[in-house]
Amino acid sequence: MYGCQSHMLGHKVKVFITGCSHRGEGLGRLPSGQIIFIPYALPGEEVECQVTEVKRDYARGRLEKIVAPSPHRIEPACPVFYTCGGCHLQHAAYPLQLEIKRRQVEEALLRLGKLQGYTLKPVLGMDWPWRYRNKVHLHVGKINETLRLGLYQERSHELVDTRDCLLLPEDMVKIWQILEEEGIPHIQEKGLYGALLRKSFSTGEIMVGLVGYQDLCPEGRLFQNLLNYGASSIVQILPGNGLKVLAGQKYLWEEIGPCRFRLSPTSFFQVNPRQAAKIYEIVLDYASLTGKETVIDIYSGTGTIALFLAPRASKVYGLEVSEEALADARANAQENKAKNVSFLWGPAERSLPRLLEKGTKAEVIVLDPPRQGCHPRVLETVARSRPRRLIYVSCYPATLARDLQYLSCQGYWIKEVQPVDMFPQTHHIECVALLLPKDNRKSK
Ligand SMILES: C[S@@+](CC[C@H](N)C(=O)[O-])C[C@H]1O[C@@H](n2cnc3c(N)ncnc32)[C@H](O)[C@@H]1O
Repeated sequence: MYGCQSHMLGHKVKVFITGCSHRGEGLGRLPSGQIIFIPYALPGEEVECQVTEVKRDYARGRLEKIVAPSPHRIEPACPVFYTCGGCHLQHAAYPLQLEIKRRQVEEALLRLGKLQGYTLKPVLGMDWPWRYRNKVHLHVGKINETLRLGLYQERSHELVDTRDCLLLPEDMVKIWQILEEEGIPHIQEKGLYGALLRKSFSTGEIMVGLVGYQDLCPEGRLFQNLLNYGASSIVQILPGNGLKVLAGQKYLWEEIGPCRFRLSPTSFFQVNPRQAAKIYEIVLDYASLTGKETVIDIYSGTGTIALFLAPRASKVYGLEVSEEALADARANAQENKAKNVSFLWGPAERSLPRLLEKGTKAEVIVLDPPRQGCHPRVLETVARSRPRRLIYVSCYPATLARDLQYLSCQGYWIKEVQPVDMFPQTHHIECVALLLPKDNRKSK
């Protein structure tokens, strides 16, 4: 449509930024009309960039100069923001980040799902959008020939030259620093090649998972210092998911709302527990339970949503494929004295049809799939079973749009979408959507 623009490669051009891509890059047009993505440019800005890549449908540029800055541009708080790649939006004031994410959801639903006519609520942000993560993977690598333990740059196996991350609580950063200072001999002698830190925000406990093949002995300065500086437990994670407790407990406990959840070192748990609490409250509100309903929580993980809904439902089923998450979910049901919840193992595309064939009828179904969205058989089976309320929790607007479009063709209308900022400073966004049967539309 725009002809071959490869002659633009290497050229400097002025571009007016009209929006943002789903990866948080500024989006504008070359003089030919072709779309160009420019990382770190903001909507409303005029910038000068060098064209670094030209494809048939789009080009990419490197920001060289901001000719007219956005009034919402700010100095990034993190000194390694431009090299790390873990955050994408620190240069935008937080209200602009929320607006960028709202538009991202709106565009995905319109462009990929052809969906309109629903209520899109403003993004629910955080009062203080920093140091919110409860989990981090640290990797062994070299910076300037020195062995280090740290974070990978985005989509690379190169380490970022930093000993802090503004998304991690300070006590987790302290543990990371001790691990780096004292752990290097273990890396060299014992083949340690990474660490996983996990924190419970309600108890303040931190679990240190050391990843390595050879036996690590829980003695010496490293272990003492980790325990002195706040690690509540140390486990060794053996490749293949084997686990050995070296000090303290094998699990952490996290409280969200009235529920307590057991966290295994490696099973899925939302990384921002403060915002997760908001998501679960929204799901509870959308479910509009009276105590008589049967609920199916598909992709139930450690059972968080199922257990949040259980006190207001007659019966709740959770469907989950990870055995570790399932074991946590069952322990969580016991811990929360939820006798009306059953967790079933298996891929949902098989366990859901099986459950419904046995005559189970659910008035409310919750879907919380991984990034790739729901399996087609799950969507078909859900639509055929005609729940009165369908709640879709999504961490990826593109697959949300695809799946909502399918459900909308199967007789559901999207009443409302509530985006929640689970990942401030990054381009990621979580959404909760409420769908109702179209035949009930007039009465709602
Ligand atoms: C986004 S997490 C949601 C977890 C949970 N609802 C929560 O809020 O913590 C998605 C979950 O789906 C599970 N999963 C992935 N594929 C699955 C499948 N085919 N069938 C059932 N569960 C699956 C993963 O193991 C993971 O626990």
